[in-house]
Amino acid sequence: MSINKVLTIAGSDSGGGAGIQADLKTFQELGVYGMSALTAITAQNTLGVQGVYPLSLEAIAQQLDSIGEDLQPDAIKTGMLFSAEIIRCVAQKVRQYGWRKLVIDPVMVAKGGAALLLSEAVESLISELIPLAWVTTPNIPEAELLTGFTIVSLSDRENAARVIHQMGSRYVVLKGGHDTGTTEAVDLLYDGEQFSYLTSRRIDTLHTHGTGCTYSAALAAELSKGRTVQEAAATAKAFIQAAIEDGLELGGGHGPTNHFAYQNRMRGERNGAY
Ligand SMILES: Nc1ncnc2c1ncn2[C@@H]1O[C@H](COP(=O)(O)OP(=O)(O)O)[C@@H](O)[C@H]1O
Ligand SMILES: Cc1ncc(COP(=O)(O)OP(=O)(O)O)c(N)n1
Repeated sequence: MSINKVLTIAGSDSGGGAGIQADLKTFQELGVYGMSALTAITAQNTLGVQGVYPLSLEAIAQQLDSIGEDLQPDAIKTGMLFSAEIIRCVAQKVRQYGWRKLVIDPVMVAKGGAALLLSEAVESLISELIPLAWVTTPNIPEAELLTGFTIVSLSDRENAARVIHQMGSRYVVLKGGHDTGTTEAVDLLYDGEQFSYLTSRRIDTLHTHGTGCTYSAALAAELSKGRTVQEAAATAKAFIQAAIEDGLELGGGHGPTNHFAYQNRMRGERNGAY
């Protein structure tokens, strides 16, 4: 049996809604073989982030070597990278192993406000990793930090996507989850020439913890199957829409999304048994 393999290089969320836990659940649901290289451990739940413990560069490099020397991934995604040193280490391994289908989710701040990337590391993201990206998937605040723009209008978003493309990312998906006050959640996809828009009904809910991780994991899973970026972005959008709409309502704060929902719907079991 042949199966597509996807690697997540990201942090652990003990609460299971974001980070590698969200990534691996998404990979499984989309029928690909998931692998992980941990960059940091967070003590985290729906109320926030209580602790951040980055791993040593040696531990991170060794995990990447273990995978690179045996289980070549068909696509890779990065999530929480925390420091400039970790970004440099990951970029060096991406180059060493010739990993091309690289999705960069430039995770910076958790929804509760905790820093998941040191502010001085943003420059390394721009100079070391984004030039290696197949797709970069910032949310609006991340795009503002990467570009230095204030993003208000759609044309601000288009300009920011152009700048991130010029940094070296072949494609840019600028996600619209943070564009509150609208009835739609609009993601913008830029391929260096044209803009396209993926639009869905905005769901009024507190339970959006891990949406960005889940979205970028679904994108990487679909790219590993040989889908185009446009096709992969459409599936990722449908996956996250279902996951938010059929929320699990766990915890006392920003709860996780429902990683079962997309496949439940495919089987015609909307809101069915988990
Ligand atoms: N309330 C919502 N309703 C519908 N879609 C949403 C909502 N919030 C986020 N999304 C979608 O979830 C994905 C992640 O977006 P976003 O929340 O901007 O990322 P992040 O989690 O990195 O902050 C995007 O596809 C976005 O359109
Ligand atoms: C370990 C870890 N990685 C990433 C995030 C951020 O996840 P994201 O999908 O951006 O969702 P929010 O946390 O912003 O809801 C995280 N929290 N933890």
